[in-house]
Amino acid sequence: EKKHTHTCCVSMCSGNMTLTQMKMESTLKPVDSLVAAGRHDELRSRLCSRMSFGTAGLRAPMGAGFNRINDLTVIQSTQGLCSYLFRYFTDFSSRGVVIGFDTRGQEESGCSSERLAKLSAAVMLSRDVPVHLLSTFVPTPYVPYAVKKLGAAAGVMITASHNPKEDNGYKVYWCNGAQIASPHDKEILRCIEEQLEPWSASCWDEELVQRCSLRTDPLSHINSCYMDELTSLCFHRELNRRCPLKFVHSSFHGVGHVFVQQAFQNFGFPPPIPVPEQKDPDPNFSTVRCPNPEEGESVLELSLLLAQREDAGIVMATDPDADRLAVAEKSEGCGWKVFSGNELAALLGWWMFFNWKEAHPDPADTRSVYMLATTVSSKILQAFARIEGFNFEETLPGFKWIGNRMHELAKTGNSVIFAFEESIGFLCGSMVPEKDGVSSAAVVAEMAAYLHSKNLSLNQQLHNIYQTYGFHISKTSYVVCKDPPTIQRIFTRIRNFDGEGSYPKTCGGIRIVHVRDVTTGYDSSQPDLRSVLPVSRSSQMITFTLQNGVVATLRTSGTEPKIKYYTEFCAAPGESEASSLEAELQKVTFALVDEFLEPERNNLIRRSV
Ligand SMILES: O=P([O-])(O)O[C@H]1O[C@H](COP(=O)(O)O)[C@@H](O)[C@H](O)[C@H]1O
Ligand SMILES: [Mg+2]
Repeated sequence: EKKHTHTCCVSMCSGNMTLTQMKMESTLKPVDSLVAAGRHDELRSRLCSRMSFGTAGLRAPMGAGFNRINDLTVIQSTQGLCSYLFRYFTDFSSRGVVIGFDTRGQEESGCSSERLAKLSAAVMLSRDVPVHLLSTFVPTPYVPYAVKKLGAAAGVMITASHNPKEDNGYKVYWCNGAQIASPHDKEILRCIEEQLEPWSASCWDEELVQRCSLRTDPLSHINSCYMDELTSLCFHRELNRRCPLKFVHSSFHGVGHVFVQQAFQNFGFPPPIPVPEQKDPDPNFSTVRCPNPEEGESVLELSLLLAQREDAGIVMATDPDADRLAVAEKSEGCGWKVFSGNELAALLGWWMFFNWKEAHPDPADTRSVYMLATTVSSKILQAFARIEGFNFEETLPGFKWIGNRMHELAKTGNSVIFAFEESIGFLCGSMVPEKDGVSSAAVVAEMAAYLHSKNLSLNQQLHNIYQTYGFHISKTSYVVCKDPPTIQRIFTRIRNFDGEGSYPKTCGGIRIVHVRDVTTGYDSSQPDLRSVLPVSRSSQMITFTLQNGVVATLRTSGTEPKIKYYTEFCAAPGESEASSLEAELQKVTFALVDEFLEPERNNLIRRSV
């Protein structure tokens, strides 16, 4: 534990009141009370490790501790980032950085995304680095978009997206607009640890951004460029204008409202009907059980009720930082069909290829076209690619992998026309190498309008897609586990299930034919037994391929204390009935959780529906 006691802590204990100590008064108090109460486990979890870059940046509860998001850890992170960028870019002091923030805030700790963004800006400005600080909350994809547009060296977005209201986060974008991946993430962490003491009083000066001439506000420029460029994804404006469909949109108390309204108008639609209770920022996310639209019907209640009252056929919800999108459609009978991320991706993948093909009828052109998805997402795009002749690739979970791969592909003259994650993260086109809920909302609206003009619903078209490319039935869910040693024990047991070093041989009585363990780099299906995807030691991920064709993955979340599971059954075109696949998949999914995670024995909390 001594190892982690860094300089700030030492200076705090030295008896002289340092600036850090004065500034950290609010976080010292909770630590003192934990000491007084003898809460050693809590102290250990807060003080004895630092946050690291997970699936989507640094993410943790706001509050006291080096393993938490607070003024000090954000200043330290920005110092580390700043030093790394100075080392990496000779022209860093002219390129500068972009900084954006969402609408989060916490009264007890005085922590808000806006304040943390201003402190990050202050750190950069204190070293004479130009800062493009977006002056109001923005959708996350605006930061990487601005990084590329302005030629900045990097970008920072202060957001915890869909996490509980107690959390906040720090996403870092590289000059190519993709979130940082290895080795930048590890190098930045090393730089953070090298200089933990805040550089100067300026780093604590939230007001510096008002006074410093090196600070600019690119908001209106970036917004108008983004909205102009968005029209490159609009293929049927006239049809949109005449569309009789009505749309409801929820911003989930986050940033999305004005941006989605504008995007719809750019596509020729009237603005969608907003859910009034959820359209303005609310850091308490007062009307939702959990601010994640991925949770489906249970969190879309207000949107569905409003749609019912307004007779709107389609409901859309952007997550609080508007980089992801949920969609529901009124069913022909009664009730609503809430699309899973995989289902929506089947529709969007079809739609993007359909429009691309209209503009590029020469089959030879298809060879340089790519679609990407993460490995825990549906393989439906692979089925498309096989039949239509374009390319499909998969990456590790997290859009940072997709974004960086897009950049590589662009360098060799290829273009990615669609990419997605099962967790309702979609990117249509390649305006920005990040998932984007705002552009996806406008594209889904246009697809729905087009299908409507052909007397088809989204759901009917999904069925058509399955008929052509094969049924792809999938399930995605999770259990909550806040105890890292339990998670470790669970995965160690799986790795030694049938004796030392031997993975399970069956799941639900069905033979497991292949195992891929990305954490260790093992893949029994490869001739050299090595996983093609990069080894990812900092998280757990094991995939089983079963004899009946089901592929099942268990993995730890990199943004929340969860173990996630993903299962899919892919049938060949024309093969089998959807209902029999569904039953088989259900059986395997139950067994996967019960046999390998043992929820009761390990006190795992099952997802509440
Ligand atoms: O919790 P994990 O690691 O599974 O990560 C989850 O959230 C990430 C970040 O999403 P956002 O940027 O909206 O926070 C997604 O990339 C990932 O697919 C999803 O599973
Ligand atoms: Mg998000």
